[in-house]
Amino acid sequence: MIEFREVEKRYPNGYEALRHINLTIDQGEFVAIIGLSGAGKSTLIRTINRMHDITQGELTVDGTDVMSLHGKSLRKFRRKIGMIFQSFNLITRTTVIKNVLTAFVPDLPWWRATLGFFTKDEKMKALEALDQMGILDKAFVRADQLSGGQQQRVALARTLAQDPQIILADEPVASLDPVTAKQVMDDFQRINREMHITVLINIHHVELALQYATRVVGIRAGEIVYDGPADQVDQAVLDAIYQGKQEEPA
Ligand SMILES: Nc1ncnc2c1ncn2[C@@H]1O[C@H](COP(=O)(O)OP(=O)(O)OP(=O)(O)O)[C@@H](O)[C@H]1O
Repeated sequence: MIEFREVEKRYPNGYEALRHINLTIDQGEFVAIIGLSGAGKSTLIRTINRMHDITQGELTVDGTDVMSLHGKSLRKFRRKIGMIFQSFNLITRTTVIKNVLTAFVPDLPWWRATLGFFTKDEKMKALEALDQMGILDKAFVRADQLSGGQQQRVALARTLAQDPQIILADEPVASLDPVTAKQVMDDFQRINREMHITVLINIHHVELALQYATRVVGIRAGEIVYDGPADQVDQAVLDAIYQGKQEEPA
């Protein structure tokens, strides 16, 4: 369970990106975070794995106070949380399987990480993750030879290889065409339903958010202005979130 209590995030330049955030997300939920550009969506999800530090309030994941973690305990905590980015963040000049194997690097002794030496178990797990994402046949292809949708699947496979409880996704389909975007959203839905992994997605595309998420959190100027079921989001709710300035989907 992820719990925000009166969380505030003020950047070092004094800008208050999040205010009075109170939010509880149970294990296995599929939550879309929507709002105008600059509303604070990325900041919100990045506080969960401590890519950003909160500056007030309390944030816990399964009872652990995220701000109390440092060094080894923070690295261990981050193993439970996968992160997916708009730009896939793959090592493009190497093979798909090597990309997935990087999921194990944080746990390796330095010499194995340096030599790129992986055990049979690790290789099997990486191949299994690729199989789960339906791209096992691409294991030995260079990542930059894949389409955008396939690259996002490799990123998902890399995340699955680390056995996450939570996946945070920051605009995961913004670089994809509409058909591929839906396929990748299907992947998120399958992962969420079959593996009971909590999925939190920042997404500009409202239609996709409402179609795939079970819960929607609407952010406006750093504050939550809607938190409820996706099927109860109507035009009035969208006007409140977007201040009547709804953006065209990317
Ligand atoms: N490092 C930083 N220092 C100061 N202000 C920042 C920093 N990072 C983000 N901000 C500001 O915080 C606000 C929220 O940014 P954030 O990236 O969380 O918004 P967002 O809703 O994810 O936007 P987008 O949809 O465009 O990605 C913005 O006004 C942004 O300019």
